Amino acid sequence: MQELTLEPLTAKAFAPFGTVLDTDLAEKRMINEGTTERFHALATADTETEGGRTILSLFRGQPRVFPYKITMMERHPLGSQAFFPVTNRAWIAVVAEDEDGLPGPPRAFRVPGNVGVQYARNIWHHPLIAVGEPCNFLVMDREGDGTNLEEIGYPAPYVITAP
Ligand SMILES: NC(=O)N[C@@H](O)C(=O)O
Ligand code: NI
Repeated sequence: MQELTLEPLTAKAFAPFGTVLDTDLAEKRMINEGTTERFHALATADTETEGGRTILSLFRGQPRVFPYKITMMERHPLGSQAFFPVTNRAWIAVVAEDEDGLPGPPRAFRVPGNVGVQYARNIWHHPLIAVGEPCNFLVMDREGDGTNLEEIGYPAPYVITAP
């Protein structure tokens, strides 16, 4: 079993997999007569393949138990999927490059509790990994016809020893 090292999340490191949703990186607009900061367009949803539409949901993730084994990955061929934490708790995003239709070795990123990510359409990722306590996330992804979930198991598990 190969141990995964938690990498710090940067927009550059995550670029092959999607977008980092970070207010510090966003265009900030003062609106509502200066009473509100608008962190504009953190991400653009990609959900219209095969007539899909964008929805916003709330996920309440139960904390994973560590050491945590990464035994599978999934991807959504028809749409992107964005997670933004509502509970200000650091969490973990695990992604992988595609290798001839299968997930390559995973990369695990430590995500601050006030930062989100959007997995681009058809990007291998692990389902939500909440840490420490039940955590709420706003999730923007696709609703529509067609098969938008592909899951593949790894021949041998990887492990994240500690968050
Ligand atoms: N199943 C579901 O809606 N969630 C997963 O896609 C996930 O990435 O957590
Ligand atoms: Ni997913």
